[in-house]
Amino acid sequence: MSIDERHLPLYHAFLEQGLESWLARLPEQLARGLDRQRFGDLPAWERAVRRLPALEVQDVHLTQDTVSVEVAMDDASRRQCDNLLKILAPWRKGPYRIGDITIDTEWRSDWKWQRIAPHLSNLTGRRVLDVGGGNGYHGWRMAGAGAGFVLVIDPSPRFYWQFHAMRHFIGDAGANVHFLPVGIEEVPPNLAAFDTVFSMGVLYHRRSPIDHLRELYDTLRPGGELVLETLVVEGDEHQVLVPGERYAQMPNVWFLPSSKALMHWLSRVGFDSPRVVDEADTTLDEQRATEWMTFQSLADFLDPEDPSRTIEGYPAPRRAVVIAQKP
Ligand SMILES: Nc1ncnc2c1ncn2[C@@H]1O[C@H](C[S@+](CC[C@H]([NH3+])C(=O)[O-])CC(=O)[O-])[C@@H](O)[C@H]1O
Repeated sequence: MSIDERHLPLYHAFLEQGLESWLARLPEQLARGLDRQRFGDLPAWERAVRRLPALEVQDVHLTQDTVSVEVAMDDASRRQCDNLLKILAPWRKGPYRIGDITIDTEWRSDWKWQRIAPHLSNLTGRRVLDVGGGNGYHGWRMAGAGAGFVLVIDPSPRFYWQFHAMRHFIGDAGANVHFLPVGIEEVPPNLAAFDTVFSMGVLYHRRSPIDHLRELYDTLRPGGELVLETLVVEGDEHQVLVPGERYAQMPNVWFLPSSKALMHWLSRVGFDSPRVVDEADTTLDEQRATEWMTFQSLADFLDPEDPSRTIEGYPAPRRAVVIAQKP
């Protein structure tokens, strides 16, 4: 299989990071992850990103709540950027700002970062994996917090192109952040390579949650840190909700443990000292429809008579963050 030269920075980074066992799989993984036959809209997203104008960037902010790029734009470039970025909609994870274009995304992903960041081991120089990292919003924030190498993996090709739209403007300031359009199942076994691994908003989508935890364990080097964020229910260590076909309208939700059950699972898998650093109900201000995500959002998925319940009658979304170490 030939190597597409636009992916060269990714290959270089894998070499530099000593990820040789993964490197050999990249051409095939990229080809499959970006297969035009499988994803009909993909050529339009790719064209949109390729047509983004080259503008003079004055500054990039990866440490602020809104990942932003200071850039001077005349009216014509502004309209062009706005139209091209809208081709990539819905924008779910953010917020972002390019010049005076604010991408007000469905999620205030910055709020999740605020809940997590104070509890992390210092990310400076660390090699980080963000599993199911969406369009890379948290990946940029990890780089802003000093990470040496950030790899975001997410099987969504739309998110791949949203990531590259931002990368177009962020440029060298984000040169150590990379995106691979694959799921966790594509990560080579027993990698033991990453200092910190994030899995946020992914566990409840997995049919085998314990296997997911084990896969995450295998990606970490000994002494590495796992940051796990997922939907939970209230209750003791024996409480787990397995919803019916839909939970808050999502069709692919499997296991919602209590945070105590989750810590038990982590210990069983071999993690040391799991601890819950945050647990909170998801508010309607954190996940909502915007100009950049015009479909239904959380407010439509809760019982209008009783917002503490989903429309299916389950407890409304509540999320916990658990941090644990690999011995
Ligand atoms: N097999 C898989 N492997 C990896 N990722 C997957 C897989 N299947 C789906 N995904 C991806 O997991 C992400 C889950 S969203 C969390 C985003 C971010 N982390 C956030 O915390 O805001 C969940 C939410 O918003 O509820 C999506 O981007 C999927 O494409």
